[in-house]
Amino acid sequence: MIEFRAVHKRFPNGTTAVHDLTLSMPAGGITVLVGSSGCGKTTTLRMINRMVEPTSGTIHVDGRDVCSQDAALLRRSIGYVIQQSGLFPHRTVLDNIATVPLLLGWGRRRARARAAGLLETVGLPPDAGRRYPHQLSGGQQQRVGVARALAADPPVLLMDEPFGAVDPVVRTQLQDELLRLQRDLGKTVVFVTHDIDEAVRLGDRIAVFRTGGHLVQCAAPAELLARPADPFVADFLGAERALMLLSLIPLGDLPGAPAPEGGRWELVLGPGRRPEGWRDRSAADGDGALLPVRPLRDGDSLLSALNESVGSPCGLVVRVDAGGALTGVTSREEIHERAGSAHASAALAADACPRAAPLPLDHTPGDTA
Ligand SMILES: Nc1ncnc2c1ncn2[C@@H]1O[C@H](COP(=O)(O)OP(=O)(O)OP(=O)(O)O)[C@@H](O)[C@H]1O
Repeated sequence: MIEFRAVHKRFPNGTTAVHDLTLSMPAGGITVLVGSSGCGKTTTLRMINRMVEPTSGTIHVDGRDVCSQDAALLRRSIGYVIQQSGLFPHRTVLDNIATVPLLLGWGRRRARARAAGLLETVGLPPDAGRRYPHQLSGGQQQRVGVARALAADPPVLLMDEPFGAVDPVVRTQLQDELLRLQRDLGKTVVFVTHDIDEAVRLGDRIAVFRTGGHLVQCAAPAELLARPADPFVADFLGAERALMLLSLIPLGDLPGAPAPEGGRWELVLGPGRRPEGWRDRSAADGDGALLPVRPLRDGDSLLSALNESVGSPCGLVVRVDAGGALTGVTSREEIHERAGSAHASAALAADACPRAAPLPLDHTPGDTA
């Protein structure tokens, strides 16, 4: 969907923000751009909708060179979400969302109907439409920002640290919403973040940049974590790289076993076979207090399971179905064993998967787009 070929950006003050970037972003996927501050992520993103013009090289969106298109029309055909939501403070939420459809000449009634529908899509109540941006929380404003970017149903969505200014709980909710929207709408998303956890959670592919606008590696999250291209990428991924890989593996990959009976630890169940806690049968009165249990579902990650197994008094992780009823338990040993093999198998898969062939370059250095 989006192809950078030998793109270079040098600002008039002599700063090279992007250096010889060749990168392909597949349709319908989320490509995340990560790297430390000033490495050229935002500049790369903004060249896609021509808010920044490349110095040389070409960028194609859906087969068309962006530089051959009218910049204003191009921008209206590409959704754009930024960190502080960028909403117009004196317009209602509904009018904010309707901005691009109105610019495209949709007519007021149709644009507002579309905006009202999008409120629901992004998880806001209908009455939010009548409010002004300052009457919403930061997280709600970001949702409006996403709705506004989706209003004209663009195939491409550019998101520049959209969840950077909200607290971690809201951030996780917004990430979940984005993944849900992406499953439903299948947009091609380019997402900029500093946060490697966010990149691993959201990205189908992650492009790691280093200062000077150099792309160092672009790969699927598991491949990146298992096979960082060089020490810079390994350092950037951090000391918990191996654990992060476990966040990509669902607990459902491991079989469950029946809860133990007759041993020291008894799993106490409430109505509907809901786990309530572990009881220590060896306690002096034979009726020890319940130790809390945090049951997991098949869709939870192996990282969560490892965490629970470390905290569990008997080393067992308790598993439930979507309704919260007990389905079984999995032992710390099984989780450790699977965790140990996860890295090796991701590395093997990365080695078996042929690297993307470089784009054919019909560009010669120094060409100006
Ligand atoms: N308009 C501009 N004029 C001159 N230099 C600029 C301009 N915009 C960005 N730069 C410089 O280009 C480099 C890349 O900036 P860019 O904003 O793309 O980085 P970034 O990776 O998005 O950083 P951050 O994560 O801090 O937002 C930086 O050195 C920055 O100072």
